[in-house]
Amino acid sequence: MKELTIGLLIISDTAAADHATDRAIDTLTAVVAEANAEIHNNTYEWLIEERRIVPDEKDQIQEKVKDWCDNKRLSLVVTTGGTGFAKRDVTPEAVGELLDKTASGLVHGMLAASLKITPFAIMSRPVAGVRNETVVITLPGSPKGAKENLESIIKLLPHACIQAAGGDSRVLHSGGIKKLEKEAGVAASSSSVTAQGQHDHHSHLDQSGGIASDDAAAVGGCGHHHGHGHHAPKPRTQQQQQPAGLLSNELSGDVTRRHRSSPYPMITVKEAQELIAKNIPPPAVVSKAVDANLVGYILAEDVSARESVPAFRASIVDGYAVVHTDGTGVYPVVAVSHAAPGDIKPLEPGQIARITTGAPLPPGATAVVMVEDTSIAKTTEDGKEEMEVEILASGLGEMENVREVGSDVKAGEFVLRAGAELTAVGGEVGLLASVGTETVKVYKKPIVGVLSTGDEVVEHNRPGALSLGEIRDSNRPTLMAAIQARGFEYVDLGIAKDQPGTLEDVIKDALSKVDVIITTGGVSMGEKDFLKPTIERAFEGTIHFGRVAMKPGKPTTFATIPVDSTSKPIFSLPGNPASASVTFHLFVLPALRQLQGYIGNQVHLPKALVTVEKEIRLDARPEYHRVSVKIDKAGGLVASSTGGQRSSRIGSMEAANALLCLPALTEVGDKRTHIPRGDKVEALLIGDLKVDI
Ligand SMILES: Nc1nc2c(c(=O)[nH]1)N[C@H]1C(S)=C(S)[C@@H](COP(=O)(O)OP(=O)(O)OC[C@H]3O[C@@H](n4cnc5c(N)ncnc54)[C@H](O)[C@@H]3O)O[C@H]1N2
Ligand code: MOO
Ligand SMILES: [Mg+2]
Repeated sequence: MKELTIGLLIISDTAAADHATDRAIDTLTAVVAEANAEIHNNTYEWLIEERRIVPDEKDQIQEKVKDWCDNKRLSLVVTTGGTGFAKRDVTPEAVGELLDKTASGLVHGMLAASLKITPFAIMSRPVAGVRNETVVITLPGSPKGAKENLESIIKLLPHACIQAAGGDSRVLHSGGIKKLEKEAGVAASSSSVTAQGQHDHHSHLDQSGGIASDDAAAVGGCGHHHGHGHHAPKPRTQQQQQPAGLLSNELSGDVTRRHRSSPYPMITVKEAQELIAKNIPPPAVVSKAVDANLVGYILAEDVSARESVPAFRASIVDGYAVVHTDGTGVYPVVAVSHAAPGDIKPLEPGQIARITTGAPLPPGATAVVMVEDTSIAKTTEDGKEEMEVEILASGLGEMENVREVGSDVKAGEFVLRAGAELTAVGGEVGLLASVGTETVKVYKKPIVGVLSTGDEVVEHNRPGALSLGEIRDSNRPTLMAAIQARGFEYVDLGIAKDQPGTLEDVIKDALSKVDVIITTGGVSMGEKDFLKPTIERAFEGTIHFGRVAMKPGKPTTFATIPVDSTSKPIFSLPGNPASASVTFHLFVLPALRQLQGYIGNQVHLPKALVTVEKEIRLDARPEYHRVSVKIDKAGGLVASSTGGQRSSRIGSMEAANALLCLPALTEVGDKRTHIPRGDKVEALLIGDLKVDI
């Protein structure tokens, strides 16, 4: 959460003479508090740091404004008063001289808002601008006018302040603009991307007198956080504007208005993975019983032993407990200690006790002799019980064949540390069980919603033949299988039609049920590819990336949607089945593992160097070639291609247990077009290794 600091400067001869007459401070403090209450994405908060009252004296006004901008470096200076035509009204002159940049958009906005309420607003002479890294605005003196003016622009000011301070207001922007547009009552389209994938930054008043969202864009910087235009902005015509409340051109479905080049920068796989790691919310912690269901969780606390193991001195062998200094000879068997709870009689020197493996040592005994190192000397009359046994072993050490109390684990000692993986091997569960741990705190495994999109997509088991253009849904079953096999719970979100409203409803419902959403389809350049605009506009989500330099998987999109005080990740994978599956392993799985409590490089699947069985052609993009890797007879790893690698061919994932990480043609310095047979290449292991039979 960023703090945006405010200085309130009340400029009034009357209030300066008698502070009790001032009402502006309270009024504006309330406006700021209200603005804070409406901040929805937790990214910033206003904080009033300075409140001062000065008379209408240029020097005094300038002294405060300079101090707050130059020394205190506040985000925003708000003055009230002195903006009229009276002789003593000098605020615009005092402040105007200090500004490095003027902000006519803010002035227009404030005037437009006031003019809607009173024609007398024309008598106000506000100035606004930036000094150093501080935004300065001048409000009228009347508390009512000041309130109306500040309210009309306060939601736009964070963008201005952050930008003025040299920061990046994209986070605010991506979430905020839609809201601002709604509130300003202007066409949602007017701040959106133009047909050229660009944003217009023209400052103007809209016809209703409200602040056109172009002003919002002008204040907040480019319209999308990812915006990076290559074309000169084109001014929009009046006809292109839509009435308030309509969907933006991106969602309108007008094919003529879709992007003709992707507005998303093409980033590398590594950059994409880093952006995911950075934007995944922190994992939640839950309490779980120690049992078989603990497998796959990561411990969220250090666990110490409640008890020692063993909890008593125990024999390591079946034989006779002795006093080790007694030496060889025949001794009476005075007691029996079985591995069972109960009292045991103490042992005196010159006596022995029969004992089994794991049974407690009688008090006084100092070693155990294996039954193999003894012979029977005397039995009871019926021959059924031992009376005397000869100890044949000599030179016994103290505590020989005895496990001391706590020699495996001492009470109070850490048995597992936070971050430990509770593996399928079961060792960690066993360790926790051995020291009496009943429950442990672990990181919650995320629940994953899986949605297919596309008018052409039908359930895979829909009876009957396909109609022209239909395709069976293979992405959802593939992803749900992979999610479940990796130990996560999934929620089947079904198939959504290519309609913005439908997508919105389904995603809204999903956000209440799952921690992560995966969608497939609808993320490329088609006129029905509505996912990205829906995420941004309907959910105020932030698209962290929308294109990755890789094959398959180029249009892979990762976004987060603000939900309550946190955010939920949404992965919009390409519709092509091989693309969806490959990008799941490269991007989604690491995110799920991070949410599950893995950290750093642990979130990624392991890589190994494998030998390619046949030469492989390189592509213009870095390619993730599906292969089947076997451990050969010599223990080496050998990769064979799964065949045709077209993104639509889900068969390329059949029997694939690794993705060869092939460089792009352009990355290969020596102009090779192929990886020759026998070369070693790095491969991401997505499944169990196979053995050569
Ligand atoms: N002009 C351009 N066209 C395309 C580009 C591009 O850069 N410029 N990128 C291509 C690449 S690369 C890919 S990958 C695809 C991705 O497209 P989308 O994510 O928008 O997906 P759709 O268009 O909805 O579908 C693509 C393909 O996949 C089939 N599909 C969709 N869902 C499923 C499913 N659940 N099960 C099985 N098959 C599915 C769909 O019918 C299409 O055939 O865009 C290229 N175009
Ligand atoms: O990138 Mo797409 O996933 O090639 O087919
Ligand atoms: Mg498409």
